[in-house]
Amino acid sequence: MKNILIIDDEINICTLLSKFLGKHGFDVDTTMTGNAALKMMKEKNYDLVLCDYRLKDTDGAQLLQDIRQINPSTIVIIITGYTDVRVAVEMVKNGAYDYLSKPLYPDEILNLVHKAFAHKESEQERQAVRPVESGSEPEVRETLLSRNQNDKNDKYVYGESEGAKELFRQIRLVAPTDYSVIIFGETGTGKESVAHLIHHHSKRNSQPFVALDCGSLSKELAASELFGHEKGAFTGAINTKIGAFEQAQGGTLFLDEISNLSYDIQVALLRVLQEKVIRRVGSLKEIPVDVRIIVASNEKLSESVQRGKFREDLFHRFNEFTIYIPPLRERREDLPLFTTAFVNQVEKELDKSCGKISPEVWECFRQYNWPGNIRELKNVIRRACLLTPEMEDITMSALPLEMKESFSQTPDEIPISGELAILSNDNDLKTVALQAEYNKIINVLKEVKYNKTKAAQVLNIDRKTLYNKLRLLNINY
Ligand SMILES: Nc1ncnc2c1ncn2[C@@H]1O[C@H](COP(=O)(O)OP(=O)(O)OP(=O)(O)O)[C@@H](O)[C@H]1O
Repeated sequence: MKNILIIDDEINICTLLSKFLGKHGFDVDTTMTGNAALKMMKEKNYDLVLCDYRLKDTDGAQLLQDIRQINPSTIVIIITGYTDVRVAVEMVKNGAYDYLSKPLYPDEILNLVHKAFAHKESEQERQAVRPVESGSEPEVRETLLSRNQNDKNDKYVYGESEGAKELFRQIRLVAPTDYSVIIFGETGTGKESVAHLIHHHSKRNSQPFVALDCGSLSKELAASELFGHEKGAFTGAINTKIGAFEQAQGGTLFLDEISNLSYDIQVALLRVLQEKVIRRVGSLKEIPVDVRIIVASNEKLSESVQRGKFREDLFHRFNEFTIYIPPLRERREDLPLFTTAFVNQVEKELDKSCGKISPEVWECFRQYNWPGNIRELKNVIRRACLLTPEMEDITMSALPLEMKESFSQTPDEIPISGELAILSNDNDLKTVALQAEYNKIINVLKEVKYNKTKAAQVLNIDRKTLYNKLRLLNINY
């Protein structure tokens, strides 16, 4: 049974999520503070942590760092309020698996939890530590190859904007060569997808494509992940491990968030690129490697060089060709194409027919800034299709709060956030009562144009009780 730890300073969120996930076969513990969570994690091994970004004694960013130190393999999903999405995107870059924005919906949570476990299993297959015996390497490569092919079930959407056309002109130009490539673009713009595409259109396409996220590698782990290690090379090296270079032998190695590599590792990497041989940690034996390198960064590497964060000689090694992927807000003409493709994808995934996108939602999409770019659009569509009944049009009510809020509003449409929107499908009596209370308060607030004194009068409670209930039910406006 998988273990989940929920960290949220709202007791009712802890209770209700714990019941909901418990019903779906998970072993769930809860806690309301970051300190208690860390203590629990030292005593018990959690497969997944669902963590509210804002806690009384710490914040999600610090907690993520601490969790990764205690157990780097624990999956972390961050829960954010609607104002924290940029922070959440930042945290995904720092190793959180994904984020959920409030209000939370049970099916969305369950979907993401299952997806996270499935993803971890496929990662484990890839990174399986195998003792090296003669003849075992082709087997490793084969596993990688099939995994990468499976990963590409999602269709790549090319786009029609000028930016998209230029991007594909460049991909077509560089793919058949053996040049190293730097891909530069904001988070979620599709850097890894472009790297896949380059590999797919190269002469190495029958060999492995291996992706390594340097952003989430600690200094200690980086050398072993890149170059592998010998059994006994350091405490915890129980078996020999084949690193990313050897895994990618003959194919393409994609190094994401390259500017995060420490200076020492940059030096080692430069040597490997010059000499085309690697040495596993703890071994003196040189192993020849033939690998095409594609690196990605969401900051300009030339600027990292100027700031002294990235070695200039290594930058020039990589900089045989640079591709820039424009952010979604600079290629809004592509929104319809992406949206339609993602709706089709989700229809297949959920085996459900979605209705049309309402004109208001289209307008909202056009106005929105898309800080998480294509990844964010894909998540928004996933969530909207999940929340909207079969064949019904997708309306503003299915969009996350931060999007609704950023969309031009009339004074009557002050957004209200509150997690209890999740609970409508729970039959538990207490939950039903809480949900009814929540709905009543929201309706009265709307009727009295969000005047709390009037709302308290209509509800026949004093203002203090109303404030307590707003806090308890996490209704913010
Ligand atoms: N052109 C595209 N067509 C279809 N899906 C895309 C496209 N570009 C990106 N995606 C999807 O968007 C999500 C994010 O893409 P990807 O991981 O390639 O972005 P990234 O820039 O590498 O992200 P990060 O900066 O976080 O590393 C993925 O689910 C990917 O499948």
